Amino acid sequence: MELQLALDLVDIPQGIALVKEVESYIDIVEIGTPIVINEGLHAVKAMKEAFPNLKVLADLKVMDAGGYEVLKASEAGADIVTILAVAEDATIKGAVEEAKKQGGKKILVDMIGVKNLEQRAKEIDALGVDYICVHTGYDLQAEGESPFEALQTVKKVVKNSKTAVAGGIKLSTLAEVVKAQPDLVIVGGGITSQDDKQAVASQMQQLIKQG
Ligand SMILES: O=C(CO)[C@H](O)[C@H](O)COP(=O)(O)O
Repeated sequence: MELQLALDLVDIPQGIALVKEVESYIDIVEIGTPIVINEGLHAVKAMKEAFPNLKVLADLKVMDAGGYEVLKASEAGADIVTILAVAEDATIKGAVEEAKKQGGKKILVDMIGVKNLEQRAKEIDALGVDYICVHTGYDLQAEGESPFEALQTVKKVVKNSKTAVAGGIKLSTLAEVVKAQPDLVIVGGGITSQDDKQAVASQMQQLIKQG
């Protein structure tokens, strides 16, 4: 099980400063969608240059032109690129093909907004993606939703891809997440909004390693 730090509401220097605090406790650093919108793929490049030993995920949430977007993110240094599960299968297949061409880049499919989770997870699992991620976005977190039940649903049907989970995960809820045995746990505010980020990230890493 791996831990991914999601950076969303920071700029590039703030992001780099934040990762410096917790880099020994995380496996992957995510350049979140708001950063990509604000700063472009330069943010991915800057993060990879600053932390060449960390994997960098570009949360592009690609919806079309899968191959092209994966090519551009790979050129910027991304190791993992996100595609939306609600995209056409052709888009997801294009992304997977390009990721392979780029020498072992990975595709994470984000299930955000999918209504028939079980059916779509089965279909996506057959497309050769690396990760299938259940995700409760900010707007549904604000309505009290969490991704824990969705993780169990997806875990039951996914046979090939790794599973990931994101959406409001905190130190206090991590044990419940770990019990469900995802391959990747994605945490944003649960670390970035804490006063002692290092202490929280360290405890999270411990729980994940024990799991
Ligand atoms: O992709 C995202 C929002 O669309 C976030 O990066 C993801 O939800 C993790 O952040 P948090 O733990 O704060 O919910």
